[in-house]
Amino acid sequence: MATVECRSVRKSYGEHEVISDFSLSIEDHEFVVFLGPSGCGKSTILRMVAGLEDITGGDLMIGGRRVNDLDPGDRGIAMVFQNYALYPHMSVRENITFALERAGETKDMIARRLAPVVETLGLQVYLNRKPTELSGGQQQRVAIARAMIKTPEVFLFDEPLSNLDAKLRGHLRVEIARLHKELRSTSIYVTHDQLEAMTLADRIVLMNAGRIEQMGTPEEIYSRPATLFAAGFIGTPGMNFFNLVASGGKLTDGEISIDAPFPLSERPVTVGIRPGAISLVRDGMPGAIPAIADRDEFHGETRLLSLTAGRQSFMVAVPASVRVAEGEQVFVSLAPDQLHLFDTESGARIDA
Ligand SMILES: Nc1ncnc2c1ncn2[C@@H]1O[C@H](COP(=O)(O)OP(=O)(O)OP(=O)(O)O)[C@@H](O)[C@H]1O
Repeated sequence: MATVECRSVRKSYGEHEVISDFSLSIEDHEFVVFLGPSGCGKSTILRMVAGLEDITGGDLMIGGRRVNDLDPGDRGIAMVFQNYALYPHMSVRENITFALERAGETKDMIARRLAPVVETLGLQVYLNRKPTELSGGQQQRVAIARAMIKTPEVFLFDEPLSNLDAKLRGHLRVEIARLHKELRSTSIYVTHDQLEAMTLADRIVLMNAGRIEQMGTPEEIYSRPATLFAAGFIGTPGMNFFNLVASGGKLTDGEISIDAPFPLSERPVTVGIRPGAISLVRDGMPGAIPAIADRDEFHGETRLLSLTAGRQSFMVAVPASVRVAEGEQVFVSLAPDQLHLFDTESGARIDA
């Protein structure tokens, strides 16, 4: 059983507290992704779980056992780093088997463990090469093989794909997902790449400034962001935000006005809507908002138009075949069931 539990975990560097009161329970077999901007504390938490950083306060439990003071080697974890951290003078085979050899395992047993790992990661033909004779993606596969061969209870990944080009990143992402399906080890994966988070995670832990901003499945966070921060962080292209005021059943800034989706007391409201939930419509449609086209970006199947309506600027995703000239006036309609409302001051989601 390899659950991981952080109970009010804190971390300070001198006077500077970077993690305050962090609590999280990760279930056996679960794949949890820590997602958040640079400096929000993702790596610090992972490194505390790994035993590479001291814990300033709170309890860290792995498999129900308190591990705050255990050495990394005694925690039943294996970690894959961003920079591979392979031994340059050793062959691929030696890099993968080094930990087992050091633990005094027999040659037979090592060979038996090596074969399936090498096969799963497609490394057969590289076993006698040195890491410098491999591409970045191949080196990262060796690093994953080295972690896998330990058959850990918990896998920790610290931005393992961020040094690779986009194509390789996509490829290895699929491999990591497949590996997890096969091995079902409890996994914690740190990234600032939301696409990795959305595609790999059973559950995303979205972090901001050392705190958990929102936790949930990728679908939950995407379709019901709990805060303005979560709404702005998840989704490419990003969500549009309109700064409006709720008044008399409307949301308005004096120039544009939309129907409030439910009764609201008078107050500043930030309305979020994704670029795909706004459509171009004909003049005269009820609720149509006039806007001026500023720019358009070709994205292959879609085109992303930048528009301005009064004081509000926003993006609309349209099929690539739709052409709008710069400076042209258009009319847009906002899908009423796809509006996300937030309290402008606190950033908290407002529901009916
Ligand atoms: N050894 C250290 N001494 C002092 N401050 C540190 C140390 N390591 C990290 N920090 C600070 O702790 C905070 C969290 O850092 P951390 O590396 O966990 O962020 P991160 O979310 O993983 O960011 P990134 O995606 O850039 O790696 C940052 O403000 C960082 O400056």
